[in-house]
Amino acid sequence: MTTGATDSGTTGRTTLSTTELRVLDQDDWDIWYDTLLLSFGGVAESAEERELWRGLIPCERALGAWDGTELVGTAGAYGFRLTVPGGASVPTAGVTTVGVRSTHRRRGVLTSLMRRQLDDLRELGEPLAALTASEPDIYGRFGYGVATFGLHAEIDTARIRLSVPADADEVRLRYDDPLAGLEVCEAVYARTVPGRPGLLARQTGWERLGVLEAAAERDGASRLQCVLAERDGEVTGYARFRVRPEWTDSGHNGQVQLQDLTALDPASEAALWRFLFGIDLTSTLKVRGRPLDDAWQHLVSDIRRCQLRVRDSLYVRPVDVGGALEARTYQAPVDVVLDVEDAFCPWNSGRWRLSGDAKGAVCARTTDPADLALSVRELGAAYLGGVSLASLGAAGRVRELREGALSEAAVGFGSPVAPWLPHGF
Ligand SMILES: CC(=O)SCCNC(=O)CCNC(=O)[C@H](O)C(C)(C)COP(=O)(O)OP(=O)(O)OC[C@H]1O[C@@H](n2cnc3c(N)ncnc32)[C@H](O)[C@@H]1OP(=O)(O)O
Repeated sequence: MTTGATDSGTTGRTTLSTTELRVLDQDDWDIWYDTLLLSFGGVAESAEERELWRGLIPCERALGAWDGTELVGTAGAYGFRLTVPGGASVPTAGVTTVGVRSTHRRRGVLTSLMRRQLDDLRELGEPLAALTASEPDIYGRFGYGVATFGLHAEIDTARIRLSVPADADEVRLRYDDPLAGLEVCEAVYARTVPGRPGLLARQTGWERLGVLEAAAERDGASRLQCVLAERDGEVTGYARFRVRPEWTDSGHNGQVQLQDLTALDPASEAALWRFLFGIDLTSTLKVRGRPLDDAWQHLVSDIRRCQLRVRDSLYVRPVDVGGALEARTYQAPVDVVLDVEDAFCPWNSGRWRLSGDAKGAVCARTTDPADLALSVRELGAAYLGGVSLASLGAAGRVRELREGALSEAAVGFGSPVAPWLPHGF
């Protein structure tokens, strides 16, 4: 494939006309990976991380953009399964490793990679693509809408009291080595996956990559530490975190930095939070990328001192609108005709009748008049139930063409738990 025509002129931009896109050849892996690292600033990763990346993104799911003999752009896709409302685990391309050499930026290389990747995914029959963006402004033009958010907080644990349920005392906590204990933590995580839209059934190796990246000492903080929660001899949760000690003239002022926390029941969850709140010589707990409805918010005595912030997390793109809408269930019965606009993947454009409820859904082409008009980006944003179609309507991003259709669809598309992705990829 070659990208479009040349255009310099007043914009000062040139569209590269010589780029060729190829599925990655095994022999080109190292240069492909180096090109990717370079586009992210050129910081080298360990040999073990490099090997893990190689195993996680098979060559047939990786693309390279070549300018003559020079590799100038990269893009890959994990083969994830994503939990959607209703609990189904849907094949999803986890778009990743996107990078373009700075010498070739803003000439359409990314656009050509996205074009080819979405065509390939359609052919493969994966109904959804998803990604975490280095910058929020990049992917909307390709039909990705932000579907989950992460909650950040900086909790003043010196002043805030935590009330936990009585059975939290039945939970035993013990330290474990973060790498040696990976398998047991991953088994706990896997049990939570069907219960929350946005969670990924991860490929083997993924969990190690995440912990390896986090394991080293950093910015004056300790190495990663891991504490397991156990009830009746069974591991029911874990927390991974670092501690950054700090001493001032008036005493200690250390910080706990939470990496991740997963629990199978409220008592284990509360016991882990209580532990993190109470680590000696610390007075702040910093959490990042937690679910918007994270339980600890209901246990604290003073939510105002938690300095809550929200950040975009998972971007979702229906590759096949009909397949994607049929893959999830709906909180309340819906029967709506959606007029979908999809300039980048025109096979999705047009009217679709969606009829669904808590048991299942059918979504098919129709010539009936539309009830709602929206772009595929808004559909991606609303897909996991975390962004209300009604709020997109209030912003003018969804147009109601039949009175009552917007609130009907908004309720149906909702989710009782906030969709959440615990990590980037
Ligand atoms: C899922 C992931 O892997 S996220 C990681 C993305 N990669 C990075 O952030 C690494 C550093 N950045 C890069 O490698 C490159 O700048 C990329 C990949 C972001 C963009 O590649 P390019 O080849 O320059 O993009 P391309 O020329 O196709 O631009 C397409 C459009 O996106 C816009 N665009 C590209 N990058 C950005 C950006 N960072 N912010 C805002 N707009 C952008 C362009 O202006 C252009 O807009 P237009 O269609 O209105 O003219």
